[in-house]
Amino acid sequence: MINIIVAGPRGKMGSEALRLIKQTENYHLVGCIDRKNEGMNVSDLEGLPNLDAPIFTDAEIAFQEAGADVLIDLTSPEAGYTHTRLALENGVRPVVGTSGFSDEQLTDIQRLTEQKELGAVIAPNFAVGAVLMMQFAKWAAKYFPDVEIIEKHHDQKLDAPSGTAVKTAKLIEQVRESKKQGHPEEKETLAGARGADEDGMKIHSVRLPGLIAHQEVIFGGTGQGLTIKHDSYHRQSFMSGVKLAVDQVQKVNAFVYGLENLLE
Ligand SMILES: NC(=O)C1=CN([C@@H]2O[C@H](COP(=O)(O)OP(=O)(O)OC[C@H]3O[C@@H](n4cnc5c(N)ncnc54)[C@H](OP(=O)(O)O)[C@@H]3O)[C@@H](O)[C@H]2O)C=CC1
Ligand SMILES: O=C(O)C1=N[C@H](C(=O)O)C[C@H](O)C1
Repeated sequence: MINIIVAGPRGKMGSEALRLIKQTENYHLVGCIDRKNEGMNVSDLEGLPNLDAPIFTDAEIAFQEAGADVLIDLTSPEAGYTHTRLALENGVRPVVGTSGFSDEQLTDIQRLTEQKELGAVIAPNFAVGAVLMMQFAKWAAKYFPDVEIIEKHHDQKLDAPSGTAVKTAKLIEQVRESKKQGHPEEKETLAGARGADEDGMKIHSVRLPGLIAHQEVIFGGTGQGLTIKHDSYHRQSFMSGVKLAVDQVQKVNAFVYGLENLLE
């Protein structure tokens, strides 16, 4: 049995994670971290799966009292960072889907994971198709160093660029020589027209109602182009990855950044 605490249970992803827990035989929800509904039970909340687990607004008390093995965090960058640190401090292994952490925060979590000799998984994208899209993009960048990333998400998303776009750029940087793309003298007549800059690569973030999570990695070469594209049409697309991470975080004593490190 894996005892799980979920942070962000009322959210779009958190509620999907509760459904995953309910339908998985050896998963047991022992609590939720929410910023509302102190003292209530998950089963009291409308629209959520009928699971019997207390809600805590104080994350530290949740980790001390709930008896969790694993934290699934699907909140905001600020809350996710605090929850992840508190989990590790209290011997709970974090599985984090929350995006928007800085490099310094990731390094700090890695250091704490190693110091505590625990496992921790931070995955910018839990959808297997998105993981493959990132790996294919890394491969293609060896041959096509001119690349732009367009990520498209629903308009409730807090962070831009997306965690997936940042991870994609970092993977590409591992194989692509640093290069400033476009005309050396190009000028934006409207600020932001060329998008965000990561090592000379451009990242463009689209936010529109109706979208879920989509990314295109566009490569241009002499007389040819290559586009690698992934779409999540439903948040269920992320759940097999969440399950893999929950199962594996129990077995590793290491900091894992990216689901590709857990796929066979
Ligand atoms: N790795 C992956 O595959 C995926 C990652 N994500 C990431 O997961 C995160 C959540 O996404 P999503 O579910 O769409 O977002 P939602 O806004 O739907 O849900 C976030 C939840 O977190 C809660 N929350 C925010 N701050 C706190 C806090 N301080 N303490 C406790 N709870 C808090 C919110 O509460 P309230 O309702 O009160 O605001 C809300 O219920 C984002 O960072 C997103 O980028 C999303 C999809 C896939
Ligand atoms: O906020 C979202 O929805 C998503 N966030 C993650 C990200 O920032 O990449 C993963 C996925 O794109 C959905």
